[in-house]
Amino acid sequence: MTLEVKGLSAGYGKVTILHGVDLVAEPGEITCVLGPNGAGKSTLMKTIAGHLPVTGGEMRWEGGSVASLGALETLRAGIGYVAQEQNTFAKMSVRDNLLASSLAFEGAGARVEETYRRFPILKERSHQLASTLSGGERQTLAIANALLAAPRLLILDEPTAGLAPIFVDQIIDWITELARGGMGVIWVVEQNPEKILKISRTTWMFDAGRNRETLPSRDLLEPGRLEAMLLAEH
Ligand SMILES: Nc1ncnc2c1ncn2[C@@H]1O[C@H](COP(=O)(O)OP(=O)(O)OP(=O)(O)O)[C@@H](O)[C@H]1O
Repeated sequence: MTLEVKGLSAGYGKVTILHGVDLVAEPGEITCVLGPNGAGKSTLMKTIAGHLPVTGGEMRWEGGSVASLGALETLRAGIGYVAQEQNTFAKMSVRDNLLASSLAFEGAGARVEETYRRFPILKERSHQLASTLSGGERQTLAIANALLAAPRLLILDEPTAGLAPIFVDQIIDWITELARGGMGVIWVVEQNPEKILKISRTTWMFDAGRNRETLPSRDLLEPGRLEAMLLAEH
């Protein structure tokens, strides 16, 4: 259940954004991705999730190549993805979102009820359109949608950006529990870095389309270290 990326290149059309990215994500661990705006963090997440084609290098998951898989095949292979934006079916109700996310996966229908048990707020909002949810409710729904496919690796692109602390803490608790159960997590972090670094083992410092440094997350919790790292990138 390890993801291994070697010399990965990808981008948009003829524009290359990722230039030879190397990284490893381990099962049961939360890995943070930090870096300045435009560093290519979202592009990397989209590429791992099969939403953008790999143009060079290799990407192996659970021992096999996933470099040429599209988005649905990647999801079926056990890699879930919560995009930064437009991550729910906006014109559908909460319940229909959860049902639609279950459709392609055998036995996933029963998990809708489990999702409601875990997040009563989604049950309360069951008939409300996703587009009318608050930011925290929408992110909760987006993560729930991704988890209905029972991923063994979950990619989160800034899931707590702009959320009230109560939702941030709920999402952190939820993801921590899932990681303890063996799920790997790759978490792009912009806001609340300290909270997320605390529950993560490894951090990738991303810059200019490359994984500039891989370091233990606890090192970044030393006073001033995170600020120095981020400043050094500009
Ligand atoms: N759809 C697109 N078409 C062309 N270029 C794009 C597209 N999306 C992003 N880019 C470019 O790719 C580069 C990396 O963007 P990306 O969103 O991956 O960075 P990021 O590290 O996630 O930034 P942020 O922290 O602001 O979300 C930027 O120069 C951006 O302008």
